[in-house]
Amino acid sequence: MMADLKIASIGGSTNQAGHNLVPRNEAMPLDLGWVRDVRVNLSGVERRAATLPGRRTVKKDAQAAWLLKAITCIDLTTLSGDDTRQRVERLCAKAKAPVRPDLLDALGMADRHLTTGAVCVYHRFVKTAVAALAGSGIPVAAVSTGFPAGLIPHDLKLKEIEASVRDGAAEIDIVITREHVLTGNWQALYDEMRDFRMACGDAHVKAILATGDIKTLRNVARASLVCMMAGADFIKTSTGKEGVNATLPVTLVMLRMIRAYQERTGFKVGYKPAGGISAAKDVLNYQIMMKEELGREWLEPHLFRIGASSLLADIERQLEHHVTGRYSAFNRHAVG
Ligand SMILES: O=C[C@H](O)COP(=O)(O)O
Repeated sequence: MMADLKIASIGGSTNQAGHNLVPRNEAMPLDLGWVRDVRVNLSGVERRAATLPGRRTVKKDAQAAWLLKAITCIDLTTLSGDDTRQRVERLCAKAKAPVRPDLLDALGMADRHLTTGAVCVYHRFVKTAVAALAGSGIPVAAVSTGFPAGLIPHDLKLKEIEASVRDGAAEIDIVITREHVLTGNWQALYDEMRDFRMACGDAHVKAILATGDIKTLRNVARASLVCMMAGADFIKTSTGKEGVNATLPVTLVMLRMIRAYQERTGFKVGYKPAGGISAAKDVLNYQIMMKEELGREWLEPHLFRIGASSLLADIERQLEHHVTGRYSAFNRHAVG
């Protein structure tokens, strides 16, 4: 049973992205020996991921606190070809007020300034989001480098990052070149990630591995390590556009690499599962795994984000159930 999150601890200053709470990952030279030595015990990973939901649960009373904490970690996302300024503005309004006031009131959260962790959009909408979120403390994250496939020329990727930073993005979600992983060209992956990190400047960079594209958990582990060696502030599973997106086995492998990297370098790297996470019960499993593998600090938005476009609606429904004992229809909790 996991129960040590209290509603009293949610919101306020811990609710902001809090990037300056931990020193940035300062990177290290590419250590090819370490990369090649990485092994993954496939059956061990699958067993541990499969049994986690049964072994660990959050007590009913504590669930509301865990779900409120999850909201503070959501990168509230819209990444559709038909996005418009109006949709992004609606999303930003939701990020600033993610839960209905009557529910917040009933939960004793009315004055806590609860917000999502960030809003995540394409470059075209960075300025719109920055303007809509002004004064809220909520950072704007821009997907970049030819998201989602990452197959545009390298110099255009750097220009896209620079343009989003100029427009006010405080976080840049880059996609790696999957071919570098599939061909074992770790030097090329390291070099591109170094360039991305440099182009970001003070903006924090999340490295999207597109784990559904890179075939094996060993590749996931090695790509995680190389991106961290090259200075990624976060490692992120997916764009949401691959055939398979965030999963618990992939999460376990990435968290173990974050732990190994911290043990070797002292730097704390964040984790962002993304794609297909739309149910409150699923997010609890990710939170439990974060806490078990990396400890309590990794439940906070400076080290944990959840990339999701529709999760918030289900969390709000669960909170309503917690308060009233009834479920309402999804359309009463529309996002965007
Ligand atoms: O990074 C975020 C993902 O693109 C969102 O995916 P989703 O629409 O499946 O929640």
